[in-house]
Amino acid sequence: MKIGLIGCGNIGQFLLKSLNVDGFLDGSQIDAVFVRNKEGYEDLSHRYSTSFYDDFQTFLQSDVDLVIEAATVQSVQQYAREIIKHGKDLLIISVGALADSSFFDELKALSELNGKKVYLPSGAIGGLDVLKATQLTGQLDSVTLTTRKPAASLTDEPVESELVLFDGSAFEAIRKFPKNINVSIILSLAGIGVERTRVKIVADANVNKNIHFIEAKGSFGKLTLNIENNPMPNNPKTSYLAALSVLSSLKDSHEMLEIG
Ligand SMILES: NC(=O)C1=CN([C@@H]2O[C@H](COP(=O)(O)OP(=O)(O)OC[C@H]3O[C@@H](n4cnc5c(N)ncnc54)[C@H](O)[C@@H]3O)[C@@H](O)[C@H]2O)C=CC1
Ligand SMILES: O=C([O-])CC(=O)C(=O)O
Repeated sequence: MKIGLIGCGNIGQFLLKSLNVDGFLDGSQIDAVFVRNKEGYEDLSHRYSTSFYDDFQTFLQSDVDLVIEAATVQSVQQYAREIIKHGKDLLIISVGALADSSFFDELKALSELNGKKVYLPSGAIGGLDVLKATQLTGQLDSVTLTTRKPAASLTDEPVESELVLFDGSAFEAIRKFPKNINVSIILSLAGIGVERTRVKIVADANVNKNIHFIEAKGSFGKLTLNIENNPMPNNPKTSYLAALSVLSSLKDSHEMLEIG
């Protein structure tokens, strides 16, 4: 499979190394990378044997089957439609863009119309399988997420011990923290939606992990899940698991036997 990539930051470079150097998926590699300004990317282009583009239309013309977005919520809003219309599958990690239900519906309709898949990896959390299964019959009553990150990842203000920066719906959470709480949106999409999913964001001076605590209740019983993610060295806001979840989605897209 030929893959295109939008964004060459922390997750993007992890994917380049995993696919183009380590050979994570046999026969698949990133052949085209879209960045806003390709000056200065010569070394990476050489190291990963890949082409960099800073003109989106030219990037779209490249012969890739699937595009991975690893940039920003805004870039999904800007480019997702065109990618699908150009006959390419799309994997989105900045899933916060889909908090807008009309945009979500539009992408879903476009993907169906064009026969192209949209992959939304689980990112830096787990437990989505439980929510997906139980919400089918409408018997999921509540979902809450408490995210705790090192204070400096969330705020420039000095924090002595901990500070609750946000308490409200997932819809509002991603609007206020678009780089930090994409997890709340994948959780909402698997469960009871962006308005009913409650989110608390805590800046904690005493942690060095990105911690997500999920609680869900319904006719199935009760789920509690606490995940303490190691951050990635190049962007401590982002958990290592988020990057791994992209690889896992890619692998699943190739499998005939599905687990979970
Ligand atoms: N779903 C999830 O669980 C998670 C999602 N994320 C999201 O994944 C995305 C990538 O994360 P990182 O790699 O850690 O971020 P990063 O900030 O290290 O890299 C993003 C790169 O995208 C580039 N970029 C920004 N706008 C662009 C555009 N319009 N076109 C092309 N490139 C553009 C930036 O220059 C930067 O190099 C972020 O939106 C982040 O919030 C991160 C962690 C978990
Ligand atoms: O990586 C994480 O732990 C969560 C994150 O940044 C996000 O959901 O945007």
